[in-house]
Amino acid sequence: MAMLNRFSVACWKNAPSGLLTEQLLLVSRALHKSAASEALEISATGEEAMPARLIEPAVVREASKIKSLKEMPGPSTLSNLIEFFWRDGFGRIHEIQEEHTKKYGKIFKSRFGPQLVVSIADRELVAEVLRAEGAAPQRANMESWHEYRDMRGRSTGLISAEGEKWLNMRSVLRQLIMRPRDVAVFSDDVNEVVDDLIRRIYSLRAQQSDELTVFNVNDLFFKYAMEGVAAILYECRLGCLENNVPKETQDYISALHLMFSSFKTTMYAGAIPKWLRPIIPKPWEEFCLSWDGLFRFSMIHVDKRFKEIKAQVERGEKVKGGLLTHMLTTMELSVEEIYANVTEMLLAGVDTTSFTLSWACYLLAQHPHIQEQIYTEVTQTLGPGTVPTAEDVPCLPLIRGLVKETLSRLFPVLPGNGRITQDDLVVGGYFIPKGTQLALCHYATSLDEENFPSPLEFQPDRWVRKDTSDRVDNFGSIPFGYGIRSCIGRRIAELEMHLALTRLIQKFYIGMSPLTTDVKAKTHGLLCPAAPINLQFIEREN
Ligand code: HEM
Repeated sequence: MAMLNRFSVACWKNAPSGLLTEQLLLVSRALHKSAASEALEISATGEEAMPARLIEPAVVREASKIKSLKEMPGPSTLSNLIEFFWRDGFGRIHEIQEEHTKKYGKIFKSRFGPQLVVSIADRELVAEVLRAEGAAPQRANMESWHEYRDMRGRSTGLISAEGEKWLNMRSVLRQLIMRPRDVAVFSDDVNEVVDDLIRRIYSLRAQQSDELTVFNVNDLFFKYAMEGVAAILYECRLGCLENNVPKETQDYISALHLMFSSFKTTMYAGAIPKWLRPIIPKPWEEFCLSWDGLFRFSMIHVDKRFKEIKAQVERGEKVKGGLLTHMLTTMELSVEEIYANVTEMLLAGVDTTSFTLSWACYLLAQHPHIQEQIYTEVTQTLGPGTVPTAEDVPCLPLIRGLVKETLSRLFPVLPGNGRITQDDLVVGGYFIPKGTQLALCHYATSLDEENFPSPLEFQPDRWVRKDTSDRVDNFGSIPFGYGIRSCIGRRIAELEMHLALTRLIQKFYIGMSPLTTDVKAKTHGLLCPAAPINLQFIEREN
C-alpha cells in the first residue's frame, strides 16, 4: 500500500475508461515518478511549469491493487439530497466538507443526481492532481455560461472559456498581470482608492452616535474592491466610495448582487434541465438578467476608453495607459473577447477581495495583541505616515502573513475548487475515469492539523520565513489555485489587500463593536460572514 500511496496519481493519454488489469498494466507504464516530490519549477511568468514525467516499472506490480470508484466510500445519494435540500447544505458546504472528510476519509465520492463528484481533502493528492494537469485544464461544467453567451452572441472570457480559445486568451493576459512587478505599477492608482476608503470610514463613523463604528464592513470593502479592480481594469474611477454612487455604477452593483444573492438560483439555472424552464422560469431569467447587466457595464467602459484612444490617435498624441489600453491598442484579443474578459475579471475580483478584507479586519479586532505586533512592524518599517507601495510589501512579512492566515487558512474565500479530469487517472489508489468532476477541498486541508499545527489559532507569523530553507507554503492551502489555470488576478488582489490593510493599521486601531458577536462563516458561493461584521475604527495618534 505504501507503494500505491507514493504513486497514487497516474495519468495516461487515450486510454479506455474500462478497468481491466491488462489495460492497467499497459497504461501504468506511463506513470510518472512521485509527482509530489518533484521540485516546483517556476517559470519567468510566475506560472508553474509541469515536472517531467518518468516511467516507474515498479508501479506495474501495484496496478492490480488499484480500486474502482465503486469501492470508494462516500455519503449515499439520499443522505446528500437531505443534507443539501432539507438541511440547507448549500450554506454549509465548507462544514460538510470537513464532516465528510472525517467520516469517509481524505478521498470520497458523492452523487448529486446524475453528477458524480470525487472530493479530495489530502494535500499530497491535491498536489499530484494539479501537477499532472495538461495544457488546458477544465474547472467545471460551464454549459449555462456558454448557453447565455451563445444566445447573446457574446464571447467567453477566461473563467468560462475552454481548450484552444482559453489557451490563446490566457497566453495574452498572463503576460500583463501575472507577475508582481506587472501590477506594482498600479500602486498609485490603488493608493488613491485607499484614500477614498479612509475618507469613507470617517464619513460612516461620523454618522454613528459613538463616532467610531462602521456597520457591516463588507459593504464598505465591496465598494473598495470594486473601485480598485475597476481602476486597474477600466482605467477609470467609478465613484463607488462616494456618498452618491453614480446610477450606472449602482445598476452594476445590483446586477452583481443579483448574481450572488441569488446564488442558489443561479446554481439551479445550470442544474435545471432546459425542458423544465417553462415551468420554473425564474432561475434562468435572473441568470440572464444579471449577465446582461454585467456585460452592459463593461461594454460602456471599454467603449469609452476606445473612443478616448481613437481621439488621442487622431490628434497625433502618444497613447499611454494600463491594461485596457494595452488590450485595445494591440488587439491581440478581439473586442468581444475584451468585453468578456473584463466582465468576468470584475465578477471574479470583487467579492473575493472584499470578503477577505472583512475577515482580516474581524480577526485583527478579535486579536488586539497581534494587531499591535503588526502595527509595530508597519510603523518601524515605514516610519510614521509613509504611504506604502508594492515595493514596501516584501518588507512587511506580518502584513503578508495576515492575508495568508486569513485567506489561506481560516477563511479560504473559495472553500473548494474543481477540476474535470482530462485523462484517466489513478488518485489515492482509485481509478478515476476521464471526465470525472473532482472537488479539491481547500477548507478541509487548510484546517487539517497535519498541514498546519494548531489549525484553529490565528497566527500570521506562522507564514514568516525564518530562513530561506523554511518554506511554509504547501498544497494544504492554495487559495488562488495552482498552475496554468490558477487565478490570473492574484497579484491585483494581493496589491489591493496589502495596501489597504497596511494603511488601515497605520491609521486606526480596529476594535470589535459591542454589537458584533461571534460571526460564523456561511457558504454563499464564497465563504462569507453569516452576520454583519460591525467594527470600530479608532484613530491612532501618529
Ligand atoms: C482574494 C481574492 C481572490 C481569490 C481568493 C481568488 C481565487 C481564485 C481561484 C481559486 C481561482 C481558480 C483557480 C484554479 O482553478 O486553479 C480563480 C480564478 C480566476 N480569478 Fe481569482 N481570486 C481572487 C481575486 C481575483 C481578481 C482580483 C481577479 C481579476 C482582476 C480574478 C480573476 C480570476 C479569473 C479571470 C480566474 C479564471 C482564470 C482561468 O481560468 O484562467 N481573481 N481565482
